[in-house]
Amino acid sequence: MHRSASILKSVARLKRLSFQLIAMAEGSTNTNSNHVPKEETVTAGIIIIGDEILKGHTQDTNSTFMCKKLRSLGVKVQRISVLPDDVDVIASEIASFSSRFTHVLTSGGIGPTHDDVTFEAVARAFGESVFPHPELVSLVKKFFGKSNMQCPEMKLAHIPESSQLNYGVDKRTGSLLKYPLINVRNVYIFPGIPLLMERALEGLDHLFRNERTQFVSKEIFVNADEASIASVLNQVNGAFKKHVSLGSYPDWVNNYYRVKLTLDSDSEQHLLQAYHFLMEKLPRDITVPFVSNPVSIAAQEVYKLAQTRTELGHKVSAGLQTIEEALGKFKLSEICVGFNGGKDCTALLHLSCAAVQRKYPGGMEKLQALYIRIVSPFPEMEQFIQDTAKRYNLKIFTVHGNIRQALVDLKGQQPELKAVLMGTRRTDPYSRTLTPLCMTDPGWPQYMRVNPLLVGSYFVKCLLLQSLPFLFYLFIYFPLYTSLGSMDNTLKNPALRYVNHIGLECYKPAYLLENEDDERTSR
Ligand SMILES: Cc1cc2nc3c(=O)[nH]c(=O)nc-3n(C[C@H](O)[C@H](O)[C@H](O)COP(=O)(O)OP(=O)(O)OC[C@H]3O[C@@H](n4cnc5c(N)ncnc54)[C@H](O)[C@@H]3O)c2cc1C
Ligand SMILES: NC(=O)C1=CN([C@@H]2O[C@H](COP(=O)(O)OP(=O)(O)OC[C@H]3O[C@@H](n4cnc5c(N)ncnc54)[C@H](O)[C@@H]3O)[C@@H](O)[C@H]2O)C=CC1
Ligand SMILES: [Co+2]
Ligand SMILES: [K+]
Ligand SMILES: [Mg+2]
Repeated sequence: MHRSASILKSVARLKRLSFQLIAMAEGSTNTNSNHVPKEETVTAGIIIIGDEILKGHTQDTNSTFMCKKLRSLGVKVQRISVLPDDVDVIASEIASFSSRFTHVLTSGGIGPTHDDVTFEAVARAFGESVFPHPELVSLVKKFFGKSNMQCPEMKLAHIPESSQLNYGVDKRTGSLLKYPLINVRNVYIFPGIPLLMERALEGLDHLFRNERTQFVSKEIFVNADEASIASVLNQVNGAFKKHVSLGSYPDWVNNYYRVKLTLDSDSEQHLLQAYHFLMEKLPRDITVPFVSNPVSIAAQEVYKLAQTRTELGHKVSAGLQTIEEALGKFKLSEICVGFNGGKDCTALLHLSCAAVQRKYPGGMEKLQALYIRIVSPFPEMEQFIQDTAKRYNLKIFTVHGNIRQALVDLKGQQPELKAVLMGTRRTDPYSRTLTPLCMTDPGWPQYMRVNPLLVGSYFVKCLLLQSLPFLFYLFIYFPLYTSLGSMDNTLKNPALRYVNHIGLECYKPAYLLENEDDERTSR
């Protein structure tokens, strides 16, 4: 069969698979009891305070965090307001928000300097004054060692008269947080420092949790212009807007899809109805399989793929068996994934993550990775390695220099390591005689090399990559490179060049390379 035809066929299969998986419930889903009539909706308004945000010096990340968190708690955020450090402006917005929304969350302006005026503004909004709260006075004494009531630190202890103090729980340790979150009526006054704000909101999420509402979402990715699907979207919106909100978000730099459609509801039943209606109306061949957070469902997805009676299924299954064999022979602390950010080892990482999730459920065990840092790596590639390490919660060992010397150093630094999972393929240089599990060659530091992808041909990994859509980050920066070396020896691959629908020069994702022989033409 012709390669691209077979890829398309398998993509269609994957599509069907992924759509069952895309249904990302934000929280558990209760089909019957979770539909709340509008008047019972629990709402929130967010007030972001700080000159630095209006000047563009600081990017507001706090409202994004708050919105996500509140939504997961069943709270509907209806407004975000960004204000300067001005007492009157803040006071009037607080008074207005407080009467319109169930909860008001403010961020910033509670530090010791002249521009921190939030407590004063909240007091003014409710016709109160600030006073030195004894409990906070003693906390300030304890933390800063200052008891002079005029010292800057003591400003933190001056809060509105009707303030309440809420001590959250540190979710990582289970102990109470040392500094309280202050609220006045329905206004919760958070610090601006993202770390402090996030910790306080996480630790006090019970203050906001609305058990009656669970929001559910679905995403659909489309490879077509927005305009060409506008009439379909109108129909869906017309039929379902009462219960389901439909969004359409074009992305001009993504090489993989052009529009992300979102469906959101507080009723899973309505969400599914709208979803099926939409899928029926959309032309079949324009939707793209895409999962936003593939890591959390790696095991489920990969093992499902392994069970399909396709060439891809058989190869994934064989790869998993090799990984499982290694996991049987070695402790997790003795194994690492050789990871240089390339597509092969990223596909391998995903398979390994699936096998580890399966063998060690609960997500407490960290998968280890080895990154041998060559001379002049691509900065974007290093960024990708960091992002991936975070995404997969990896413990990464970085060693420098040429591979053989780096492995010698590794022996000294991490004596417990015994095996390295590698993304090597049969067609790689010097790899024709490799077996799935084989020791390094004589003269090399002794490690068990585990090669789960030997069996895979190029297109197998391409398909795996298609089930790893976040990798398109990689393809956005490296669409041109199908084979990665350092900046000095890797060039654009002309076989992938094209001019896109708005006239920009683009490079197709590497997985679309038609001819496997072209793979190394860029080196
Ligand atoms: C752990 C290990 C053991 C090796 N043992 C031998 C040996 O016994 N005999 C021998 O001749 N050669 C050995 N090599 C070298 C290997 O055969 C390749 O020459 C080298 O990996 C580059 O291969 P490639 O050009 O095909 O690149 P790739 O296709 O990028 O490399 C194949 C796989 O090697 C791993 N890898 C490659 N580069 C890195 C890196 N910078 N950091 C972390 N992992 C990386 C990845 O898992 C990757 O998928 C070893 C390499 C490694 C990483
Ligand atoms: N230990 C604790 O829990 C608490 C400590 N404090 C103290 O208060 C001071 C900080 O008070 P803040 O109200 O945080 O002061 P602030 O308003 O001056 O903000 C502090 C920092 O957070 C950034 N920031 C503000 N809003 C942001 C947003 N929306 N998104 C991303 N970043 C944002 C700012 O740019 C600034 O760098 C510190 O001195 C701290 O020690 C205050 C309250 C609690
Ligand atoms: Co053919
Ligand atoms: K400040
Ligand atoms: Mg400030």
